[in-house]
Amino acid sequence: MKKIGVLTSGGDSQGMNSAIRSIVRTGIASGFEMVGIRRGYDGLMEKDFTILESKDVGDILYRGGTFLRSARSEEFRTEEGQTKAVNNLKEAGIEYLVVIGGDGSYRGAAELNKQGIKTYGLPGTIDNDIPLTDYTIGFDTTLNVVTEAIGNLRDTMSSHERVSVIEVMGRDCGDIALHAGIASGVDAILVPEIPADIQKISAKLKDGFERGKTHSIVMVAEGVGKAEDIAHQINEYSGLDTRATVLGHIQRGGTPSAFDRVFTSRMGHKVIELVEKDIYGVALGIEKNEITYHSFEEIFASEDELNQNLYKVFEDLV
Ligand SMILES: Nc1ncnc2c1ncn2[C@@H]1O[C@H](COP(=O)(O)OP(=O)(O)O)[C@@H](O)[C@H]1O
Ligand SMILES: O=P(O)(O)OC[C@H]1O[C@](O)(COP(=O)(O)O)[C@@H](O)[C@@H]1O
Repeated sequence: MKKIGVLTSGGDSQGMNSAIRSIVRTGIASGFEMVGIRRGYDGLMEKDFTILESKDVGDILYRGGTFLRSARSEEFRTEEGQTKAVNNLKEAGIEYLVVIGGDGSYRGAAELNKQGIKTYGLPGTIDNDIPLTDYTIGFDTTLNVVTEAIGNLRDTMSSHERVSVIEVMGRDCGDIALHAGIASGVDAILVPEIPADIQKISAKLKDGFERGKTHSIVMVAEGVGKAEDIAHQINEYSGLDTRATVLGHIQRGGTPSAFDRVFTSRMGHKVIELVEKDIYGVALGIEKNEITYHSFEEIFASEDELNQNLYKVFEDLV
């Protein structure tokens, strides 16, 4: 029986469990033996392998995180680490490997592919920063978590007539800030892709309070800078009472949204179809509601750009 390995790597994201469940159950239904690899590339180097039966992926669909666990592995970045990983996979008879993770994880998968393991990438990151897919796994859930948290902040900010500066994840990508910012009706969105003028924003916020607003919310993607520093600058420029909140890892938790569950179930199904067709060295995505795939090289050669039209939508709303 041919063996397919599955691992989750990098920062976890809500929906990874749902993806694993779909890959495992579809794989078994198609006659493959499924092998779970724990703790990402670390587990690959330590032969932390476990056979997965259908029942082993029961009761995980609605859980955040990843039951296979995840890791960022320094050793795997080295040539020796990768050689060890390839040897371990070959020794275990694992011919195909599905890696659920972000850009770094894809780089690792592409290296393994070059060394004779047939690999597949699924876009597992809340940041939505993978090219050639409209959504990444967990992004939709994270938007809902952030939107709910902002609702709570708004209540207290309003009572105290304050400006709330909220830092969300996104080292290089402003997608969480932009989408959750629009969903929450915030007053300003600061993203790494677009330079911000804090003085101008402060003047606008002050003007809002003078017109009778009781609170304002400024959304900052972590790649722009620390919420605390930005809150301080706004206070200096405007004299308004400001508070900073860093949502942090709360954003990466919670039960996956229906969208993330359905989308990951579809991708899991598709990856087994690709294995059966012997198409490999590719990463999957969703484009215009179709599950698509592109070679790792094509993905690395593409840029993930901020949706400027959506930013314009926001600008016209404030
Ligand atoms: N250029 C690379 N070559 C090989 N492996 C890599 C490379 N970049 C990252 N990795 C591996 O992938 C893991 C996850 O990458 P990381 O960037 O931390 O998260 P993500 O996959 O979410 O972007 C790293 O810890 C490392 O083991
Ligand atoms: O859990 P950690 O290692 O603190 O990672 C935090 C990072 O995780 C992310 O949410 C996702 O990063 P990855 O795509 O690399 O997994 C980033 O926005 C954030 O900077």
